[in-house]
Amino acid sequence: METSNPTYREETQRLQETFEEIERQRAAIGPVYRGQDFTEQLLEEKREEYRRRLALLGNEPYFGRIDFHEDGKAAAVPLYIGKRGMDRADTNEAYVIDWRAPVASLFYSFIGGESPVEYEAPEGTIGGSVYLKRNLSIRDKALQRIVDSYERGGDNIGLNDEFLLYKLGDKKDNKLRDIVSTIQAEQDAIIRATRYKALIIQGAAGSGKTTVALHRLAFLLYQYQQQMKAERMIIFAPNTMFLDYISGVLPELGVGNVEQTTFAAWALDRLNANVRLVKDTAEGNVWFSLVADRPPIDDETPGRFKGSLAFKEKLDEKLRDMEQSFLGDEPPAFEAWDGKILPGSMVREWFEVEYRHYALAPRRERLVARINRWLEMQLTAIGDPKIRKERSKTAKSKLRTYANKLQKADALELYKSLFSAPDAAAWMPAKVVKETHAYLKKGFVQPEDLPALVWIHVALNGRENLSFDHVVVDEAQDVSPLQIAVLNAFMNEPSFTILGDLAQGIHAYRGVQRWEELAAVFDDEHNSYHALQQSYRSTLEIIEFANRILPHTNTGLPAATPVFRSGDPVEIVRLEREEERLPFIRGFVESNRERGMHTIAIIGRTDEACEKLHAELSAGGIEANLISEGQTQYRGGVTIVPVYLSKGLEFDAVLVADANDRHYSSNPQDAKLLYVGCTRALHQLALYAYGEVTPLVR
Ligand SMILES: Nc1ncnc2c1ncn2[C@@H]1O[C@H](COP(=O)(O)OP(=O)(O)OP(=O)(O)O)[C@@H](O)[C@H]1O
Repeated sequence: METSNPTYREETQRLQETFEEIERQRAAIGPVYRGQDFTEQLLEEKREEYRRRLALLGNEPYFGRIDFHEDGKAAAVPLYIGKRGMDRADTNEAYVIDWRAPVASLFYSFIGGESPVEYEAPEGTIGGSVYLKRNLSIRDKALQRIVDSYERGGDNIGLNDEFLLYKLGDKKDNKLRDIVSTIQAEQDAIIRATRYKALIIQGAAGSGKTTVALHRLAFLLYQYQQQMKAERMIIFAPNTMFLDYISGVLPELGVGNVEQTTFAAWALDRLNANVRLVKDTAEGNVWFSLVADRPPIDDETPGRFKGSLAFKEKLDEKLRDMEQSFLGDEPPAFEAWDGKILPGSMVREWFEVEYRHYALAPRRERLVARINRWLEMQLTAIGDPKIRKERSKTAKSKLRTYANKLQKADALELYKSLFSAPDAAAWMPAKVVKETHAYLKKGFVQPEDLPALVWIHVALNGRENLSFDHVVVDEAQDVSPLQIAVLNAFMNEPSFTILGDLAQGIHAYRGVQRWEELAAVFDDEHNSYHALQQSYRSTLEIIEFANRILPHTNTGLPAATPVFRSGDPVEIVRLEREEERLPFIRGFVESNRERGMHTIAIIGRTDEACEKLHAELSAGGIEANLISEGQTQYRGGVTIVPVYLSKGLEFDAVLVADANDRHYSSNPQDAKLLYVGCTRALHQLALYAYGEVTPLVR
């Protein structure tokens, strides 16, 4: 950087002053308190939080500056925007502004021009004019780069993207990163959307959906500090490896304690692991293997039926029936001993009137406890201790029998009974009944049974003190409306970020085909739909290539728009003989390593294909991590991954293996898989095929 440049000198001085201010504040906090005084210990927690904040600021205090002349004020003032905020200790004025603060929204929403601008503050709308928008890159306490994307009166042509392109050109490691310095206006609108909404975001591959959702959590926690707590927020993602991949973003944004899990793990927790989950569903096998004729997907496809709101309505009906008939037409009287009878009408009164506000399972428990209390009272009235003891023994045993005869309020029991009932096929498609019943009989449930089971469990047991302030559902094209309804049952008002891409809907046999299916869970006032078209991950060439596959997915989605970041053309290579494969892959890996690519993936079509490839590469001396279902960590480096598990991840360079017409035929499911595979690449993409190249890219 040109050190004699006045801008550079000005910013270096400001940076120096900032570091000095941080140091002053750090010193003023004083040493760590290690004594026993409780009040001091509480204060120490706050001081520790302050120290952490200053430490974070000390690395990179800010990344942007916007000079804003607020209406009614004398002049424009420079506002420095950082990951965390800091006031000057002597004057209390904002010295670094937290990126989530209202005024910082100007930095993201301003896209140039001399027109007046405004932002929403707690005290109302604030108007004014922008004079300068500047990006600052600080590393190791030094200024690396200054890019002015707007200067009032300047020519400002094409500057807007320069800093973004600089950031996008970076090579990636094994973790997703925060994007606070380059959040785009359309992303910012989602991040700052009001909290009581179910935001449904359809975003092209690489449009930043996952990243935006995580930033939105950080924003909500800042904006609604009094009402929303990280411990009551939860992120659902498709698998544990993906969770590991995204696990760095929230801590970088200073957010801890947000639960990040898969729906299956969470659901099993709710059900107290009372159920065994089948590992591979028959349908899953059909969808990911090389099957020429796949069954059509419709509303009767088992996964889709069992995740539908129509199924939920039926479950509600069955639950109502269960409640109404719980005690039978005539609740039996409880006879403690000869002549000492608790009449059935009393049992009914307690159950139907006194405890009616409880969910069925606790209600049943309360009823039994109440009868027990009644029994104790009768026993206390017996004067002779010997008789009392005898009667107590027999009456308690009778009470146990009485309680055992009451219906069980258990989710799995009820669920099983639905599929074994004689009328099952009258309200469910026959194949749903047959398949589900067969699994249940063997003691298993399928992943698509979990939403229904939790729904029933909540109806029977209530929320059990669990409630969410905000829920993020990633890869939402693969979830069902019932799943969303279940999560909504744990909220007082819907507050969701639901994001996905229908073109990547490779679990369409249990996911949604249209976003309206998920929107139907909420009323109009809580629904809010957003589309992200711009794709940031890949080069122009890769995005244009992937856009050619998109029409084959039959989703009707528009092509993704690239940012203007150009790279090498996408390579499609036809191999004539199998022996050519290893040298070709070796060449791909080595040349990309030489170009500085950190993460390189070879994406195979099936698990078996990847295992074979892995063995072959190992024998040929090429070290690679093989990713399989159930993997908990993504390590980076060279990876071999089946295409269906690559969803959500990204790599500097990608080689799609076996891109021929047998592995990727022209049907929509294969098109979605290939689209997922190709859109994982940031900088380099190649495909190889024996025989005919897949018609999806011809
Ligand atoms: N505004 C931005 N500035 C810089 N990088 C960005 C921006 N938005 C997205 N990215 C980068 O683009 C890549 C894709 O982001 P992300 O994984 O969140 O997208 P996605 O929409 O969830 O993708 P997919 O659906 O393909 O999994 C990431 O490397 C992310 O850092």
